[in-house]
Order: sequence, then C-alpha cells, then structure tokens
Amino acid sequence: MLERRNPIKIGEAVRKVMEYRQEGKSEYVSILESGGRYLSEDLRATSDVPHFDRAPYDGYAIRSQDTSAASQSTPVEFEVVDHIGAGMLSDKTLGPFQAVRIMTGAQMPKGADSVVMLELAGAQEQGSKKTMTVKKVHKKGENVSYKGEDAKEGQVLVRKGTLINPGVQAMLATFGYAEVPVARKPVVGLYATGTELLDVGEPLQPGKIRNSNSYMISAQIQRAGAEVRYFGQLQDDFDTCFEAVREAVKDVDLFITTGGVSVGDFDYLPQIYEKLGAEVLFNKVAMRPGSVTTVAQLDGKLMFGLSGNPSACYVGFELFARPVIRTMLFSERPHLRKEQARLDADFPKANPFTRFVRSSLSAEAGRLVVVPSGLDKSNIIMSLAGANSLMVLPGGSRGFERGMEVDVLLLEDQEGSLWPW
Ligand SMILES: Nc1nc2c(c(=O)[nH]1)N[C@H]1C(S)=C(S)[C@@H](COP(=O)(O)OP(=O)(O)OC[C@H]3O[C@@H](n4cnc5c(N)ncnc54)[C@H](O)[C@@H]3O)O[C@H]1N2
Ligand code: MOO
Ligand SMILES: [Mg+2]
Repeated sequence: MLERRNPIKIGEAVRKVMEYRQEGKSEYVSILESGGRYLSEDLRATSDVPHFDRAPYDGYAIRSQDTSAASQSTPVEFEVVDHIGAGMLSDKTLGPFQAVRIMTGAQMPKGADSVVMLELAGAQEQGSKKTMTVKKVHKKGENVSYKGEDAKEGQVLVRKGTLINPGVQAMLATFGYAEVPVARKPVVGLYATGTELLDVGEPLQPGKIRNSNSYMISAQIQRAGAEVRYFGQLQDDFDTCFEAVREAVKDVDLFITTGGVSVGDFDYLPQIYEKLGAEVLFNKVAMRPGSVTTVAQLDGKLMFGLSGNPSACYVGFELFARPVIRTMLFSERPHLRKEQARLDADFPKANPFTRFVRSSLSAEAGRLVVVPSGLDKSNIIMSLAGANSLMVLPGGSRGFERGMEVDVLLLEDQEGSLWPW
C-alpha cells in the first residue's frame, strides 16, 4: 500500500536536522592557502599595530613646541641632525630646534612629537650644516601615526567562522600567522540516482537526461565551504544502490543523495534507510519545492535524501544541509541570511505550503527589490542560474502582488542568520 506521509513545518524540520549537527574541527594551513577558508579561532592582535610611533609622511620629525612662534613672516629654523628612512632607527634624542629628516614608515626619533611635511619645509645646506625652516605652528601629535592606532594587542579583530578574504589575510600576515587555524572542510559524500541519467559528456538519448544535479550540488557544497566526495551516479536498482550507499556513508562527514526519495516504484531511498537501520527524521516538509526532502541519521551521521527534481534538490540543500556545514565551519549564524524586499512582479500562484521561489534580488534607489528568476516549478533548471536569493512566500489560499513586502533568503552572502524562521 502506498505510504502516507505527514508534512512537518519547515522550522521543525530544520530543528530536527540541527540536533545532529557536529562540531567543527580545526587544522592549520599556510597563510598562502588560507584564502576562502573559515577561521576556527577568534583572531586576536598579537601586538599593537603599529608597534612603534612612526612618520606617516616624508618630512622632518620635530618637537612641536619649537614651532609655537612660526608664521609666514617669521619662519623658525631647525638644525637637521639625522636622516632616516623606513626600517632605519635614529639614535638621536631631539633637543630644542633640532629635526631629523624622516621618511614615511620610519620610527619617530626620541623627543619628536610631530612631522613637518617635505612640501612645507624649506631646506638649506651650508657646508656640512643642514637646516630647514617651518612657517606654520605644528601641534603635538600632528602627522604622527601612533603605536596601537590600528590595533591594540589582545584585541579580538575577527570572529571565528569568518571567511578569510584578502583583508583578513593582511591581518594574519601583520600578526605573524604563517600558519592559520582554519576549520577543516567537512567531507560531503554525494551520489546521484536515476536510470535516466547520462553524464555530462554523453550525447542525448531517448528518455534520458543529463545529470545536472551532481554538478549543481557539488557547487553548492563548495559554496557552503565544504569538500565534495563525488561517488558517481547509480541506476535505480535496489541492491546496487543499497551496497553503494552503505559503503559510501562510512567515509564521509555528511552524505547526500539526489533522486529516488518520493513514493515511486523506483524510489529506493526510503527502503535503503530502513535496511541500513537509519532513523528517518522526516520525509515530507510543508514547503515547495522540496516537499519530499528526507533526512535520516545513521549512528549520528546525517544522510540527506534530496529530491531528484533540480529546483527541489537545490532548495533542500540550502535549507537543511548548508546550516550543518556552516556549523562545522565554526559559524554562529549558519542559516541563510534573511532580509525583506519589495516584490516587483505579481505572483498569482497560491499554494498551501510555503514556497521558496528562486529569485533575483537587487538594490534599486536604496531599496531591495526581488523578482522570480524564472519559471517556478520544481523540475525547472533554468531559473537556478539567475537565482541569488530565495523568496519566501508563506502558504495560503491567495497569491502575491507586486509591491508587497516579502522575506528573502540570500544565497551568496557570508553573514548568515541565527535562525531564518
Ligand atoms: N505520486 C506522487 N508523485 C510524486 C510526488 C508525490 O508526492 N506523489 N512528489 C513529486 C515531487 S513534489 C517531487 S519533487 C518528485 C521527487 O522525486 P524523487 O526525489 O523521487 O526523484 P526522482 O523520481 O528520482 O526524479 C524526479 C525528477 O527529477 C529528475 N532527476 C533526477 N535526478 C536528476 C539529476 N541528477 N539531474 C537532473 N534531473 C534529475 C528525474 O529525471 C525526474 O524527472 O516526485 C514527484 N512525484
Ligand atoms: O519536492 Mo517537490 O519539489 O515539493 O515539488
Ligand atoms: Mg521519484
């Protein structure tokens, strides 16, 4: 007899999955390889930056008090007692009306508290005696880049779970992190199921289609920050699928299949979970697309049975697998970031289930505006390419109209949400 499935609420489904989330593990990689990885520890300043007072301009280091009488008509003369560039130190301590010619980045000499820019100093040379004149009052601290002005030792600068971008790399180098603590990438196993599937290099045949989900989910896994272990595609044959899944699941942190989770005669995932002794957390969610999304756990390891329908598969991954991956990457906000936007098209199709519409979100005159990125059916592929967000349209008997405020989940954002529902 055909099994009846009871749809559960989306929030409830996410909560059940997150009960089996695993903690992230840390590893060290060289700074050169750390770009695009996630920090596994808070990044603290290991020193003040800069760690000495320095000149921010090419000029002359002076004692500001010596310029108190300076003006256009009464230039003040200084004796130039030393000359240093960045990386050089002066052993002089400035006395009254003494200056050190100093270049950008060089440490301020003792006694100096201000820098006169080269353009504002008149330089003279008489034999071995060098002097310069100043026609403007300089305040204490004027043109000095102070110790600790950029960062103070011990300060937390970037939280764990942050994506390492070029700016974070600059920080890491500044603080001496030749080796960087990053989250180990969770390994996500992937099988596609379906006798109809051709691989990407194969010519079309009657009744068969190219396997697009494997490449789509692989890219989603990588976008989420994890590593894919792609096992290939399987024919809809119970024994073959069972053996393949049983073996594959052992070697990975999370396991994903696409296809074969519904109630069809060749949908074998439900029986595979049963024979493996896996606990099915849910097999129907009150959402469209992706209502057949099934998640099971085997000895605490999550198995995601994503739909074969491309858009359903895509949405199922983003809602349920992504937050588990992001948690393992030390994120405290592992869910898709939620924002509000103005709907810029009519969406008359009503549905009892909450709908996640693949959408294109943009900013117009300082406001977020969202439109569907193509046809909205779960077997549609073309709407996926232009989707940078999922519009969340709550279930009900009425459609939605242009101008309404709607929630959107951002697909390409790093900030995330604590909880999107
Ligand atoms: N009687 C019912 N039929 C269906 C129900 C239902 O509740 N009762 N649910 C429908 C919904 S909703 C969805 S979604 C699909 C889910 O099907 P499965 O997850 O079991 O997936 P398959 O049957 O294997 O394939 C569905 C569809 O997707 C194509 N597909 C599969 N794999 C790939 C791939 N790797 N790349 C591209 N396309 C793929 C496949 O050819 C089918 O067209 O079930 C409905 N039916
Ligand atoms: O899982 Mo199906 O895509 O709900 O439409
Ligand atoms: Mg099916």
